[in-house]
Amino acid sequence: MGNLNKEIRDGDHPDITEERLKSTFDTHKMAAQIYNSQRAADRRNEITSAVLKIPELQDIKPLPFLSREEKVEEAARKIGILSEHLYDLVNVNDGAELYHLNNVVIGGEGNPLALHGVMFIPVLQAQATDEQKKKWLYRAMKREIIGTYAQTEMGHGSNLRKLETTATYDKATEEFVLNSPTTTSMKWWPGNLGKSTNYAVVVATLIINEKDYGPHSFMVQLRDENTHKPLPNIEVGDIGPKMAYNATDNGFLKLNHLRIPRTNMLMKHVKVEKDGTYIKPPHAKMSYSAMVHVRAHMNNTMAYFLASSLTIAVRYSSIRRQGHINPKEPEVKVLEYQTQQHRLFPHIARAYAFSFAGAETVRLYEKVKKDMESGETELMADLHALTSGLKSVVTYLTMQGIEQARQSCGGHGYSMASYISEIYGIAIGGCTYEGENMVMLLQLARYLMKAAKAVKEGKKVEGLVGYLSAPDNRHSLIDRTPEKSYDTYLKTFEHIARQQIFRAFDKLEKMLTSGLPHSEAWNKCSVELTRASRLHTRLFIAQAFARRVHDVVDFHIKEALDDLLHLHLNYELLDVASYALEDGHLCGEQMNFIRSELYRSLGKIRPNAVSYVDAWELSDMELRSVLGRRDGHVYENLYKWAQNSSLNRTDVLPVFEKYLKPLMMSARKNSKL
Ligand SMILES: CCCCCCCCCCCCCCCCCC(=O)SCCNC(=O)CCNC(=O)[C@H](O)C(C)(C)COP(=O)(O)OP(=O)(O)OC[C@H]1O[C@@H](n2cnc3c(N)ncnc32)[C@H](O)[C@@H]1OP(=O)(O)O
Ligand SMILES: Cc1cc2nc3c(=O)[nH]c(=O)nc-3n(C[C@H](O)[C@H](O)[C@H](O)COP(=O)(O)OP(=O)(O)OC[C@H]3O[C@@H](n4cnc5c(N)ncnc54)[C@H](O)[C@@H]3O)c2cc1C
Repeated sequence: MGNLNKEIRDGDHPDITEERLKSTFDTHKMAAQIYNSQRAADRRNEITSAVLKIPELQDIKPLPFLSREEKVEEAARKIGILSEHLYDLVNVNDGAELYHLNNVVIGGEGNPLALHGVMFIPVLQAQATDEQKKKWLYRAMKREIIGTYAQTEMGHGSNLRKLETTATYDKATEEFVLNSPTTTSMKWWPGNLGKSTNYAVVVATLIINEKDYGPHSFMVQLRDENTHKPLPNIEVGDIGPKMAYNATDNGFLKLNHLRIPRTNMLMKHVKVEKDGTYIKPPHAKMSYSAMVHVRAHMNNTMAYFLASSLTIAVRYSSIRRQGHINPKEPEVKVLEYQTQQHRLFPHIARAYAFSFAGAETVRLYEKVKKDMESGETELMADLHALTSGLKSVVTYLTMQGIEQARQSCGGHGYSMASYISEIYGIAIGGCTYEGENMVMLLQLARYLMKAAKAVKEGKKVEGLVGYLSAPDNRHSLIDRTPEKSYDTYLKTFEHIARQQIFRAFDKLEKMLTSGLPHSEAWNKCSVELTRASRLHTRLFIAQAFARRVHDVVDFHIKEALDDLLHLHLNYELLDVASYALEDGHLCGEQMNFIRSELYRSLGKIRPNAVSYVDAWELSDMELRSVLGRRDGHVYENLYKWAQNSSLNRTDVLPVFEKYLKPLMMSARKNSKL
């Protein structure tokens, strides 16, 4: 039998090889769990190997040394080369393969086609009529045109009902007149809008006969297809540098009474007829489909960002030696410290949990998408509730995990050589885009409050909120039953979420009966409401993790995932335990038990730590991190990496003659006086 950890190679740093030799499971089989099939895991590695053979697809130099202009150019250069090789490298109908190819070749900082693939094509697929698809979708898929999704404005992003861009129907000419009447009505933020795209789906408030019909989607050509010059009545540009994600030209757009044909409104579900008659869609929020598409996939992208940071931190922690546990022995790997394990391992468990919850979400999303094709909308509310909660909780916890990974690398974590700060910057955009986290938690809260009301009225609720009408134990059975089962933990999470949902509900009801208008009462309860949404979502994540472990057949993989799940349940429960202590559901003795199980789990995970992150099979090319190198040879490569600094091109910088020398000379002169 070969090595279970598939990353072992001759010449690697002995400290990292020592870790890999301890693996109790086959890392490539574990990759099949993470990427949902052995075939998908194989394909990732095949794509990476093929990319490595194409010299023009390699980074010209480490990305942190590029200026913003160079980053934009480098991403565009690679997109051009990729287009030549695309059909040889991936199945272009497989989103996961395309996403992987992007991560390996270009990375997370963006590229000119980012929004084209992530939102422009999906919105056309979901909302364009067959005729419109012929006109734009097929051209978009062949990349004859490049588009984006332009919804957010300088003044409004969260509250779509108040978008100021108007699309006023002119019956006489059968056109819509698109207009940005104020500075704040300018589209502001859409990815690739600034310089790359020549088309956009613009979301504007539809006005017919002076009546406001709310946000609708319109296809707008922004630039000439040959010269790429902005078309008349269109002002478009880049919004400037951002915290990260700077290879992407997030842009602004001002429309000055721009006329577009009536048939440019995306009309698969909703229609404006020639005479201005408005025909409603089967569900009022069908036009929000592009946002739901991204939200449904965000768990997996966040899991990926988190796993990337942890791969870097855990590998580095296995070669970094500092300090002693036993003074008579050599310095230890920092991974031996319990604090380091506590800092990193629970986040490894979360990355797996997000990936498993993500797979379930994408399955539900695919079902709803298919249903919507035939006008069936029953599950849209469930999907919206689920994705709203997950998008908020997962992005927030990912942010925490990446920052812990950075800190766990000490000083070198702060260097761009770790690349963790870039991953952090890219990932935390997710707390804001596709719905600011608080706003989306409050969307889930609406759904939870409806369910709570139904239960209070004696109705039975099912599905995602089924636990609200299920029997509850007054006291948690953790450490109170002979057999150790996850059910006791999951029941405790259920209890906590249920209590908080009803606490928020009761508070809201009390305010409403006291005569407060609904929106005011809602605002006064909103912190409690967001707490309810978080607890409900964290329950779902834990359940999804447990469901996956339950379904795994391979003994060694099941055992390794079981260890991670055990850690996850104890760590997460400690994090929210105050809710269960408050009403005596958990007692101090049980808290001691949970804590000791957590510490035991850390010890159990320790020998497999490097293998758990290796199982994500993230190549050096896609990690772009000196600290996270697969071979563990960090120090000599840190030194090599620093040679790229433009400050090192000469021994003496011009600033010396210009500023530092005069400063020192004058100081010396003064001290002689
Ligand atoms: C493999 C493929 C790879 C893919 C990878 C993808 C990931 C890649 C990531 C890396 C790339 C990064 C790209 C970044 C892209 C960012 C793009 C954007 O931000 S774009 C810009 C993103 N911008 C935002 O996200 C803006 C956020 N804001 C909004 O979405 C809306 O304003 C709102 C939802 C907050 C309110 O809407 P409003 O109309 O005022 O509605 P009310 O509140 O009055 O509620 C009324 C009822 O409607 C219900 N309902 C609502 N929505 C839905 C739905 N979707 N459905 C069903 N129902 C829905 C609601 O529950 C309620 O029901 P009830 O209680 O009455 O029964
Ligand atoms: C990296 C990145 C990429 C983006 N890409 C795109 C894109 O491609 N296309 C596009 O159209 N847009 C894009 N956006 C814009 C993004 O979708 C919005 O910024 C986002 O939806 C948040 O809206 P906002 O900026 O209006 O925030 P605001 O709503 O102004 O948020 C400010 C604060 O107000 C709070 N708040 C607002 N409303 C409420 C409420 N009802 N209840 C309680 N609190 C509230 C929020 O919680 C937050 O704390 C992108 C943004 C980023 C950062």
